[in-house]
Amino acid sequence: MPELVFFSGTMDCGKSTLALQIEHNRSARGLQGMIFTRDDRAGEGKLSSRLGLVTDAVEAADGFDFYAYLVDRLSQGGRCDYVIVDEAQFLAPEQIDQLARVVDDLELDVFTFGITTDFRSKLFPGSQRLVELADRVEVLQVEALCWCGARATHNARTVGGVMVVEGAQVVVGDVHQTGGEVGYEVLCRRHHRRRMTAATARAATLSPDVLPIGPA
Ligand SMILES: Nc1ncnc2c1ncn2[C@@H]1O[C@H](COP(=O)(O)OP(=O)(O)O)[C@@H](O)[C@H]1O
Ligand SMILES: Cc1cn([C@H]2C[C@H](O)[C@@H](COP(=O)(O)O)O2)c(=O)[nH]c1=O
Repeated sequence: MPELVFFSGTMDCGKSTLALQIEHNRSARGLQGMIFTRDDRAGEGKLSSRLGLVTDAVEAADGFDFYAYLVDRLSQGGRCDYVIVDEAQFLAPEQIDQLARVVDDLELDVFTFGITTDFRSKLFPGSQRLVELADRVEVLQVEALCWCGARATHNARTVGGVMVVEGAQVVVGDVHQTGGEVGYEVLCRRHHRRRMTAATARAATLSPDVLPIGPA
């Protein structure tokens, strides 16, 4: 039975790498997939992994209709054996419904990849719809780690290393940013709640305020 699968996790846990591996293994066996993405850091129409691999993809912008696109392709004699969708958190809920219809009516496997929650630990609308509709939600096995060594479960947005909690839900960016730019850092829940990033934890350790105060 074809399936709608949501591979989810924090930023930087290997989702795009897995998408490229699934594509590689299937195309090596003669299957032909369609790859879609939305707002990848590498630019429009790209699916990229931090391991350096990148492939072309169809950009699924606002209003893009997955079901209509695939019906059109197939009815013109084009081939499609499976579908890969990266950065699925950025899709509208209606687009996730279209992907479910691709599975049910066109009988194609659809593999989606994305982060579940945003920098305020709220569900992205696309991810919420995937959790509601997917046949399977798979949490990636490679653990991204918080600076404290615990499993990272949350995404923090940072400016100059300091966690921010105000701003637009969507701001394309990367982890390990230096300087004053907007960046991201993955944290465990405890440190996300305390807004404690690697930089602020380091600063707190160095601060004289936290040194033990004893008799002179
Ligand atoms: N230089 C490196 N050597 C080995 N693994 C790396 C290196 N750089 C990144 N990675 C791996 O790639 C993962 C990020 O992969 P990527 O597919 O870009 O993540 P995601 O799509 O989930 O944001 C990291 O968690 C790490 O495991
Ligand atoms: C937490 C969070 C992330 N984003 C953006 C930042 C990146 O461009 C992508 C995630 O990509 P990755 O391949 O999983 O690293 O999402 C955002 O726009 N808003 C957020 O709150």
